[in-house]
Formats: sequence, C-alpha cells, structure tokens
Amino acid sequence: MTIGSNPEALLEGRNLYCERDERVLFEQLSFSVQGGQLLQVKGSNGSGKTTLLRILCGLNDSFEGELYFQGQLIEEQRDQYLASLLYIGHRSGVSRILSPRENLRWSGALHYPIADADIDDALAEVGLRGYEDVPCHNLSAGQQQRVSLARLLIGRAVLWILDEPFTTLDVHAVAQLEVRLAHHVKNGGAVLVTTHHDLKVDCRHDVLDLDASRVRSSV
Ligand SMILES: Nc1ncnc2c1ncn2[C@@H]1O[C@H](COP(=O)(O)OP(=O)(O)OP(=O)(O)O)[C@@H](O)[C@H]1O
Repeated sequence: MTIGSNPEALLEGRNLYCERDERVLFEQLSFSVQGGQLLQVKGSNGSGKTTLLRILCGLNDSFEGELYFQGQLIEEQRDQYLASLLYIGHRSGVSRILSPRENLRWSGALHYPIADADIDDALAEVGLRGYEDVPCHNLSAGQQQRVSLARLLIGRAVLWILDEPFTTLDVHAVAQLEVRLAHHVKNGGAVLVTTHHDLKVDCRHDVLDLDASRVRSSV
C-alpha cells in the first residue's frame, strides 16, 4: 500500500497534468473510483476526456502525476492492472474483416478461453442473433458498436473504462447498456465512462467534470 493513497479506491489518479500542443488539458486533477461506483467523465469537446481515459489505460504516457490501482502504483503492477481492466475506446475496436463471433473469440482469447455458447448468448443479448458469422464490414455502425459492447457480457474485468459507448446506439440499446452498467456496479464493479448523453443509471453515479476542473485549477 502506498502511503497516502486511498485504500478503498480501485483506481485513483493523483495530481494529473497533461498538455497537448502547448495547451493545458488538465492539471492538479485528482479523482478516484471504487467498486460499486460509476464515475462519469464530463467535459466539452476537446476538454481531454479521451486523452484521460487513454492515459488510464496505459495508451498515452505523456502526462505527469500518479496512478494507483488498489492502493499501489500501477507502474509497479501493470500486468495485474491490465488483467482487471476492460477498455472500449472511442472507435468500436471491432475488426471489420472478422465476424462478430470471431471478434469475440479473438477478444476473449487475449485473457482466457470463452465457450462458443457464451459468445452466442452475448451476441443474442445485444440483438445480433443471426449476424454471428456476417463480416463486420457488412454491419451498420450501431451493430458494430453492439459487437464491441458484447465484450462487457463475456469479460470478467472489475474495472470498465468506456469512451462514448452510447454513440450510434438506438434508444433500446442505450437503455439496455445503462442497465448493464448499473448491474456491473451493483455487483461490486467500477465503471469510468465518458458520454455526452444524459446517463440514467440505477446505481451510485458520480461526475468528474474536466471543464470545472480546468476552471478551478486556473484560478
Ligand atoms: N493525436 C493528437 N495529437 C495532438 N493533439 C491531439 C490529438 N488528439 C487529440 N488532441 C487534442 O487534445 C485535446 C483533447 O482531445 P480529446 O480527444 O481528449 O478530447 P475529448 O474531451 O475526448 O473531446 P470530444 O468530446 O470531442 O470527444 C483536443 O484539443 C485535441 O485537439
């Protein structure tokens, strides 16, 4: 345990600083998210939401500050951290030449084997029954996003980091995803999510506003 870190936090960022093209995106930014909590990262276009999430997932290292997972510096336990994390980025991360079933097999194989029946159940639950073997380039944008989100159903990660997961989804799929997020949180998981959408979730829901944080830190 690192002295001073929040012992209850699953993920904690402390004094984060990031600039791009000589413009400060955020500074002195601190936050934490624990099991049983959804933290929505808000902010105007270009405020740094995607940048922050990519930093948290180890995809961008041009920042200053400390990141902790379960009270220990992430850099000291990167493999364990990454095994506990499911990241779905801004673009759906779906291979267009593979089918939905192949995409989920591939994504699952990165961590542990997943039974084909579980993959088919997940695809059915996101409304893709009958599309299991269709190359993803023949699916609509929303259907490709559903393939990506089916990973939430087959994964075992405790921490979900999701960048604009509602984009391209229809009203029914939005409601379904909100239920799924709340279910994960109520089962002890943690969710960090960016969205411009008016999130309606039946679980603990807090907001990290990057616009407000920038205003505060510049005073
Ligand atoms: N590859 C890049 N190289 C240089 N600057 C970049 C790059 N990607 C983003 N930026 C800049 O970083 C800033 C933050 O971008 P970011 O994508 O994190 O914002 P965001 O809050 O997610 O925006 P949006 O709500 O539009 O998705 C923007 O001003 C953008 O111009």
